Amino acid sequence: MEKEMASPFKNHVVIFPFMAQGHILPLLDLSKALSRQHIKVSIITTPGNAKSILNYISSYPHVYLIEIPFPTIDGLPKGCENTSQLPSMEFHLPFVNVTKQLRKPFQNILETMLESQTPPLCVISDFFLGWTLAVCRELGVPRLVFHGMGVLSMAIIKSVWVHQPHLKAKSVFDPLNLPGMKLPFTLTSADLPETINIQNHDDPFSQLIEEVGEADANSWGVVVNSFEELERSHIPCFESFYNGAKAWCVGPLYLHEKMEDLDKSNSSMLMQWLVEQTPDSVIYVSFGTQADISDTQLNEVAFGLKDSGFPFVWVVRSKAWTLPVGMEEKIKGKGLIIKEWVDQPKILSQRAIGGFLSHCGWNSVLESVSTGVPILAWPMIAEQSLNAKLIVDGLGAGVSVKREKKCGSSELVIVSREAICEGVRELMGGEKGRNARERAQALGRVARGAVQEGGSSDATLSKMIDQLRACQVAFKAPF
Ligand SMILES: O=c1ccn([C@@H]2O[C@H](COP(=O)(O)OP(=O)(O)O[C@H]3O[C@H](CO)[C@@H](O)[C@H](O)[C@H]3O)[C@@H](O)[C@H]2O)c(=O)[nH]1
Repeated sequence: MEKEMASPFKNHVVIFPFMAQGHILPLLDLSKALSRQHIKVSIITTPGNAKSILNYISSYPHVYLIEIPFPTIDGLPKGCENTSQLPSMEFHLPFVNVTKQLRKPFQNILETMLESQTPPLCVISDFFLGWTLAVCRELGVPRLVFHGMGVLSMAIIKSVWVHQPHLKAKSVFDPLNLPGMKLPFTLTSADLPETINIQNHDDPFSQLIEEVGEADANSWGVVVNSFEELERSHIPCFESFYNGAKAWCVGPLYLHEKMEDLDKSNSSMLMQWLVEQTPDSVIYVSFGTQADISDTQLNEVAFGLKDSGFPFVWVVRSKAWTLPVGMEEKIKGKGLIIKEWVDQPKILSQRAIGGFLSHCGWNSVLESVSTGVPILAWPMIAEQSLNAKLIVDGLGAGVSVKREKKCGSSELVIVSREAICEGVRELMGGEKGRNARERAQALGRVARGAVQEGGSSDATLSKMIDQLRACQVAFKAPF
């Protein structure tokens, strides 16, 4: 890397995201927030992820991209460098494990940076890239970890991992007691993510969790995409699982700067349609970038949305799936199905949007809350069930889709068209939906305030940088 002749930057931060959209996007928003404070940001990624990242950061003068080749994985075609391209979640573990081969190039990059005029203040690394801690320690650079999840879900996951209360429960519907935690809802084994709801820690995924958890606990700090007003009471418990690291709540990150419109043509057609709709009348539907959803399930969603009678915008990931025969005609003018990347926060901020049928990925939850849009919660994988409980039972800003309870199975239970239709009607037209909308709107005001100058997240971000600067100056970072 070239040495800078005269550095215009106050400082330099290195960001290394895990190659999954839900993990990359909030870190790009963090990069923008840092760049506005005249901090140089170097984002490390692989060529297959570079193009879409460049689209987001190109207008930011202080944000740079450094590419390192992605190693090949047996069974996957070359060029598969993002979890959204994996043929199934079965490949997730091999995908995470193969990133360990990026250690040497990462080390080379950091070594070169340390010789430059703007040596990095810190590395902000995704938690899946646990191996970055050893490199950072060796080179004396503080490592901050980023999970992409909220405080409460992370605290629950860590507590269940350590205390294993589900193994003592008499049934999967017994309330679980987590020491030192005041949960805003009743938690049972049936609510736990399948990756932690296990009998022992011997399987390969658990071993990975142990490994990255160790690096996590020994990091300098944790950057959290949340805001204090939302999760303040759970922060002490969450921090208790670290060896002195502080949780820095600096979100909702996307609100630090509005994301650019990636697909203007598609988007403007969509925006045009949305402008013509009655306020709060349209339900937005999206299930994130990870969950595999069968065609049978997609068909049920299509029927459920149509039967509800409410207009909808539905972003579908599966390119191969097509609407059931005859459906296109029936939803004409009432429902838009989009198979391309959209600017979700922009859609959610339209006055026409009155609800969000969501899988409750944390980014979607934050985006919905921040725009005052109540959620029809349909958690699918990962920690989404915990986010859904927080939104519906903890914050009262959503209602749940009725689902069969399941436990210990990686298979998604099919949710019927009737359940979807009923849920949409409740959220968009029912009493519970009205209350949830009021709660969401109140939360939205607080979320937006958090990132404004002097707000909790804005102040926390400045404080975090100040402390890192102090560490660098004193040359005695505690890691
Ligand atoms: O067409 C699209 C589709 C998605 N998005 C954005 O993509 C992100 C998706 O993130 P999220 O809602 O969190 O869903 P996933 O990508 O599925 O999230 C994964 O990562 C999250 C953060 O760690 C976890 O909370 C989830 O459980 C995990 O599935 C959001 O910012 C969306 O706005 C768009 O902007 N346009």
